[in-house]
Amino acid sequence: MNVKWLQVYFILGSNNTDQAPLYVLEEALKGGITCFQFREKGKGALTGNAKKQLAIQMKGLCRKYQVPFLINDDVDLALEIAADGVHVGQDDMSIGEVREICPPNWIIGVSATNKDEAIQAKKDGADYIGVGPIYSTNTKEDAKQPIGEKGLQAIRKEVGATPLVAIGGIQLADVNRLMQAGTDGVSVISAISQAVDPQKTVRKFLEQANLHS
Ligand SMILES: Cc1ncc(COP(=O)(O)OP(=O)(O)O)c(N)n1
Ligand SMILES: Cc1nc(C(=O)O)sc1CCOP(=O)(O)O
Ligand SMILES: [Mg+2]
Repeated sequence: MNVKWLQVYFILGSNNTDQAPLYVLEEALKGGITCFQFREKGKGALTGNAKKQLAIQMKGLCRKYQVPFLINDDVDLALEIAADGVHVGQDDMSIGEVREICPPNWIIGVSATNKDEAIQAKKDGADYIGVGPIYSTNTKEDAKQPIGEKGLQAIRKEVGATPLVAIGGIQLADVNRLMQAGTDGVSVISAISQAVDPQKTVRKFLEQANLHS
């Protein structure tokens, strides 16, 4: 995969915003997000056909702006609607199982909170590793203890050049420090989905991440 896709990696579900999710996504795409993940999870999340229809529309928007479209957890849905890949966590389908059933060019991201998980994800052939939570977050109900920039640095040391994206409680002011700590980009929900102007906010995130490219 192109490591630049991780620079500003936006994640959104319908319950992460008070605005229309498709509006928020298109604003974020106009602002220049480099990757997108549909994560429909938690209180009030859509299910069944409503979830599928939203995913199809989001994929259409991502195609329009030529941005990779990934789905969180739901490998069946990702296969059904021909997404560009999936993100799976430690409690989800394993990367080996995903590889067995997915197209060869799929992007597969795996979560890691510590060095052991990151080393295993690298061994298993993850295209990128989502490292977090870096800071505390209100967005994920079952988030683990934050690992901070030190935790990120330690993981970077272990995995060499494997693409990494930092996640969890990330705000604009954190981007520079996180890039210095060794991440290839930042993965963000609320700082973009709840921004008054998501497009402008993404531009600022991109500006910060780009300082390191
Ligand atoms: C880029 C990225 N990194 C980490 C995660 C978290 O995945 P997971 O641990 O499976 O938790 P849920 O998102 O499924 O609640 C992610 N989604 N994306
Ligand atoms: C989806 C997710 N995964 C995390 C992890 O640590 O693996 S933290 C998180 C939530 C990120 O949302 P926000 O940018 O609003 O904090
Ligand atoms: Mg998961």
